[in-house]
Amino acid sequence: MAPTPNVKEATGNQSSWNTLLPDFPKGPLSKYRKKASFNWKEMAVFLDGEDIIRLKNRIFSALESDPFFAHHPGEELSREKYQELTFLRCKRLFEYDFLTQQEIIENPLKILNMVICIGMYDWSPCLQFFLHCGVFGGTILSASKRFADFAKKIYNMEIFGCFALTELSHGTNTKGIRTTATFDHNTQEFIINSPDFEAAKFWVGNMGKHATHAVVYAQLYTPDGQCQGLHSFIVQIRDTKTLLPMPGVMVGDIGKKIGQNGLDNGFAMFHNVRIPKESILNITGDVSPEGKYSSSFKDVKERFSAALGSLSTGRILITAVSATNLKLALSIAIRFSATRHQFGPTDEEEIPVIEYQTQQWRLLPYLAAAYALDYFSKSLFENFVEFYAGLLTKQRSQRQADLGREIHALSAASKPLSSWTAQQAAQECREACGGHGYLAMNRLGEIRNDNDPNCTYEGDNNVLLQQTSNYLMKEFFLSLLMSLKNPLPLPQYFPYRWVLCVGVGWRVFFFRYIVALFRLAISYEVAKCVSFLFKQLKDDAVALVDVFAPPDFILNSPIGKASGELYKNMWAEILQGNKVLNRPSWWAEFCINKPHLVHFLNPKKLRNQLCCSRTELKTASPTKCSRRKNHITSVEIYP
Ligand SMILES: CC(C)(COP(=O)(O)OP(=O)(O)OC[C@H]1O[C@@H](n2cnc3c(N)ncnc32)[C@H](O)[C@@H]1OP(=O)(O)O)[C@@H](O)C(=O)NCCC(=O)NCCSC(=O)/C=C/CCCCCCCCCCCCC(=O)O
Ligand SMILES: Cc1cc2nc3c(=O)[nH]c(=O)nc-3n(C[C@H](O)[C@H](O)[C@H](O)COP(=O)(O)OP(=O)(O)OC[C@H]3O[C@@H](n4cnc5c(N)ncnc54)[C@H](O)[C@@H]3O)c2cc1C
Repeated sequence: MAPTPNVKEATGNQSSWNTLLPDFPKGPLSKYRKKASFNWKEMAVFLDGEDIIRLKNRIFSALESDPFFAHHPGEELSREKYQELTFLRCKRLFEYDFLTQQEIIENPLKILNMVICIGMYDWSPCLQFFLHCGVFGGTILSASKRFADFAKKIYNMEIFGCFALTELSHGTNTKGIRTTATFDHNTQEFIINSPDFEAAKFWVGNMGKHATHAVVYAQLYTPDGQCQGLHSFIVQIRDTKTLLPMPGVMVGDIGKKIGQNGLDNGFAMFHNVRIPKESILNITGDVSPEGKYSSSFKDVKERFSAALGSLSTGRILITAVSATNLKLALSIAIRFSATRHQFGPTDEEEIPVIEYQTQQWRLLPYLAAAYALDYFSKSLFENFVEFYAGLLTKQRSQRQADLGREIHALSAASKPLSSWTAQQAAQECREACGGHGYLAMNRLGEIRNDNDPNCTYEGDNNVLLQQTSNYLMKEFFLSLLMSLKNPLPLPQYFPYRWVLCVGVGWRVFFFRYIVALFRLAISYEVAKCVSFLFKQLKDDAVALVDVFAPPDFILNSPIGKASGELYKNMWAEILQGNKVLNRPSWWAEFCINKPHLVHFLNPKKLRNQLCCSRTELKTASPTKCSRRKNHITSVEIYP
């Protein structure tokens, strides 16, 4: 049993908290901050530790003081401009070099917190940077020592990468991937080919405009015509000096998405593109110069699972990415709810909407989920780090294999849970802020739209959950087999279930009836307890959000600002809008060029006048009728 951490030891002293975490400005939120039953700074230091908080502060202040990351309220960027700005920001992240390899080795949670901090600002530059360094770079560098010289090119941006598994016609079903890699032993090359446009690589982040290299998943064919299954290859897709496509490669941008539009998702088709034999990421197997396939995985399924192993990394990160969106949305909605006064016990006095039970029931369960998912995602990440260390050191123990399967099963459930929770919460927070939640400047729409693909990429949530149930079924039947060898006494827990198993018809019905009542009584009692609990929790809600809310610059939501000056913050932002008080440039279309209106007549008379009455329409010559009709610019023809 892990020793209960000593809060005092874990959190240092008051003075260290104050240097790390400055006080919030006085304002409408101070009332709730004073009511809190704990010290938010102590909680923040207890959860993250001083080291991580220092890293967060370093990242947040670097972005806030960098003109490349400045916000331009009221400015509508074109997608092309947003993509350019995203890339320039991504480049700045290389220049900041926030973390050294040594720091990551000493505390791997720092890399997770770096993803979170930059993502809180904007997921587009965050994902662009980490798709290159983490997903593309991580996949290559963990394959084998053969690619060690890639490290420098990856981290100094000599090359820029993407991860190309999905095709236009196949995504979740990776066995259906149709890109081929055929080994030509005469030239010691692989020939990468897309059989048709349905096999075009599609949705690939960074591929739309910037990637010069891709990790491409393809079915490997040896000279004897045998398909050896899904393997990954490094393929250069653009010239690093000109960004023009390489010969045989057709590459482009898939177009505007619902969110994350700073990121360039692209497509690529390969027309018999030849790559050196050494370009295969020999994670699961390799080909000899004579074209003979070899693999350390004898079992085809094991080989397939190893080929997809790197996907678990993304799923574990997405669990934290989604939990981050949950925190962002709640930071805005809880602070809004604590300062938005609407109705009250008397006409003179209105109260904050967080005082209403419905507002508490809508938001506080998600606040609890934010803490639970934050803790879970970090502990799952630490389990993954142990597994990844085993991967890098080519561990082949049973424990390593079991850990890999368990990490897959867990991440295949944690990503759906976290991303769906964040998606539902973003909508609930949007509604809990009323109309102001629908104002783009308050960012809840962006958070909802940018969180949305977390439910799909790195594997569709619904299908991934089937992976977890497969795993649990196998484990359950395995343990059942074990228990049948040495039967245990019948379970003493849930006695009604046990009796139910041996019950007969009427007894089963009777018990179900009692159970239903029992459950109703329980849920009534629970509801009362939860309401009581929320009554306590609502006074802590602002402080609980203060623990994880980023600085105002990063949160970038007037109604979510730490001061709680709801209306001043919104009004200031509105007046910064582009030409907000100007008359429309097309004012003359309104004031001078009025529409050519046919005089408004009595509808009955009008109908008689028009040649297009029903009977005449059938007989009247089209020209005559349409000529008459053309003069009618904006009068409705009554049915
Ligand atoms: C799982 C599938 C659906 C397989 O289905 P199926 O064909 O039915 O096969 P099965 O029989 O079920 O499986 C065969 C066995 O293989 C096992 N298995 C499967 N997958 C794995 C796995 N990943 N790990 C381990 N084992 C696995 C399975 O359990 C079976 O074994 P057993 O018989 O049960 O013993 C599969 O088809 C699938 O995975 N489909 C989904 C495809 C997918 O995920 N595509 C993703 C494409 S990439 C993408 O979407 C990218 C998105 C970009 C955004 C990502 C943002 C997150 C990154 C954040 C930043 C990262 C920072 C990194 C930090 C750093 O490192 O620097
Ligand atoms: C923003 C974004 C970025 C992406 N970035 C990348 C990237 O960088 N690299 C990359 O390779 N890919 C990327 N993808 C692609 C992503 O990985 C796929 O979209 C994802 O794997 C789902 O596959 P699909 O889109 O083909 O959907 P499908 O697999 O076609 O699923 C469509 C629907 O069918 C249902 N379905 C499918 N199979 C089953 C089943 N067996 N049982 C029940 N229901 C089923 C699914 O639940 C889903 O609702 C990205 C996608 C998005 C949206």
